[in-house]
Order: sequence, then C-alpha cells, then structure tokens
Amino acid sequence: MSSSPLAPDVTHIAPREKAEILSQALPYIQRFHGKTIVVKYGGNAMTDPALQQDFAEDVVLLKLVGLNPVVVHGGGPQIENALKRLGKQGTFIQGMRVTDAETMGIVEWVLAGEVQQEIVGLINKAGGKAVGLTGKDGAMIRAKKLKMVDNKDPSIEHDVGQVGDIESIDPSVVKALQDDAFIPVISPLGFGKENESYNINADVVAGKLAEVLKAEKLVMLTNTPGVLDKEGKLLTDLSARQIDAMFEDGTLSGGMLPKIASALDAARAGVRAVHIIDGRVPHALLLEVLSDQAYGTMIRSH
Ligand SMILES: Nc1ncnc2c1ncn2[C@@H]1O[C@H](COP(=O)(O)OP(=O)(O)O)[C@@H](O)[C@H]1O
Ligand SMILES: CC(=O)N[C@@H](CCC(=O)OP(=O)(O)O)C(=O)O
Repeated sequence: MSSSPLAPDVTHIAPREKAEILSQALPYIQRFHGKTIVVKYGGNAMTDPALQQDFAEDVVLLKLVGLNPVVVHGGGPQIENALKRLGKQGTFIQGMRVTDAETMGIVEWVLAGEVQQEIVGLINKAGGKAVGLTGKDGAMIRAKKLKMVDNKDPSIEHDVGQVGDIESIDPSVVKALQDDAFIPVISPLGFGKENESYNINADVVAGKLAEVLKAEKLVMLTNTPGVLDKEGKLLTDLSARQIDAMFEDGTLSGGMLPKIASALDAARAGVRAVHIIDGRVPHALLLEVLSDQAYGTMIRSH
C-alpha cells in the first residue's frame, strides 16, 4: 500500500497502539464539535516549511472533524526581513512595533500579501478551503491610535505611530465563512474613522476575536515551550495573580507582554481554555486540541 507524501511514516507503531492514539481524540472531538477555536499563529512559529505544513494539516483536520478553527496570523520576523531588505530596522516599545507611515505600508504588504497568502495556500494544499481576510474586510476591526503609557512610569506616553487600539470587532464576516465550511485566515490590521490603516499586534487581535466569537479555546503558537520563569523553567499553569506579579518583576518582556495580557483578557472575558504553546513541536496544535497531552502554559482567569 502506498502512503500519502503528506503522511508521516507510522508503520513501526503497533496496530493496537495506533488505535489507542486515534481513539483518544474522540472525547475531544465530541466536546469541541461545532465550537470555535481561535488559533494565533505567531510569526516566530512559522519559519520552518515542514512545521508550516503540519500546522496547515492540523487546521484542516480540526475543520473536517467538526470544529471551527479561525486562524489569526502574526508576521513580526517576516516584517523585519522586509524592512532589512529596504535598509531599515524595526523598533519596538513594550512589544509593539513603532509604525510610521512608510512602515505601515510595508506591514500591510507583508501581512496581507506574503504571510496571509502563504498560509491560505498551505491550508488549501492540505485539502481545506481557506479565505484570507484583514480586519478591514467586512468592516471587521475598527481601531483608533493606541495611547501607550509607559509600564514603569505612567506619566510617560510613547508615540508608536499607526499602532491600533481595537474599538470594536464585528465578527459577522468570520461567522458567515465558518458556516460555509471555509477557514478564515485573518491578518491583524484595522481601520479608523478616516479609513486610515492600523497595525495591530496579532496576539491582541486573536484574544479579542476569541472573546467576540465566544470561542471555546484560544491557542497561541509561538517559539518558546510556553511562559518561562526567571530561571527559564516552563510554567504549565498561570493564574491572574501570578501574571500580575510577573509583569511587576520583569520576568516578561518583548512580544510576551502583549501575548500574556491578551491571553489573560480573553480568559477573563469567558474564553474557557487559553494556552500558549510551542509551535516548533510538530503537530503542536493537533496535540493540544485533540489529545490528553498537556503542552505549554495554560492561562487562568483568577
Ligand atoms: N517569560 C517569558 N517566557 C517565554 N518567552 C518570553 C518571556 N519573556 C519574553 N519572552 C519572549 O517572547 C517571545 C515570544 O513572543 P513573540 O516574539 O512576539 O512571538 P510570536 O511571533 O510568536 O508572537 C519569545 O521568543 C521570548 O523571546
Ligand atoms: C503593533 C505590532 O507590533 N504589530 C505586529 C503585527 C504582527 C505580529 O503581531 O506578529 P507576531 O505575532 O509574529 O509577533 C508587528 O508589526 O510586528
């Protein structure tokens, strides 16, 4: 019997063991059937072609067994590469890219062009029907300029340019696509009152969208085993109180700041399961959603 070029070689696994692994998924499929799972696919987790293919297959499998995956993608490193090609370098303040007018153009071009279309293509190739959207499509994400207050000294305000603060999300376009067997793939861009574009951190979009869609789960795939403590040890479980303390003592920095804040906001807003997991593990998404295996860090609302 010939095997699919996409399928891993599992001939060495005994039939009984294979059956046990497959049947483990049943209670999860039953529990999540018809439910929305928002998946944040971080730019740092999408740098390896084999892992990207695994991710696309996982999304398609989840859709085919009756879940409703919605992908929100990042693209920080990809934007950085594009800036480098143009002789520029990005600047970040508290995990947010300082976005002047020229950078905004590059951000839109990389996110809604290169990155989104690559993910759409991979999901389609794996047998799904992906539709790429930005927060502007279907008038989905209304935003205003973010007022960024310094997290050590609140009397200081940073100007981060065209970085958006979400005012509202209208999820009707996402719902319409979900009902029609499509898999939405969303770039984190928003629009303002004068139709100006905003660059919004993808973790923030994923968290807010999970809340508005009343998602059952929010899974954030990144490039660390999860949230690490000061000694670099994985924290499998984090309460709101522990997170507050970590913001205070400097355990969190860079891109982890908006990620944890968004994860906690989503948990507090009623998203029952919020996980930050290692996107460098093959099929990390599938294992997280449909198996007993606990990965990464779970964020609790209290
Ligand atoms: N306490 C922490 N635990 C884990 N990662 C952390 C922590 N503090 C800061 N980070 C950084 O956050 C990064 C993940 O955020 P980010 O670079 O924005 O990734 P993504 O592109 O997946 O959103 C990690 O690679 C790590 O460098
Ligand atoms: C405002 C802001 O920082 N926007 C991000 C949007 C992309 C993103 O969030 O990508 P990751 O998830 O890969 O970090 C940026 O310009 O890099």
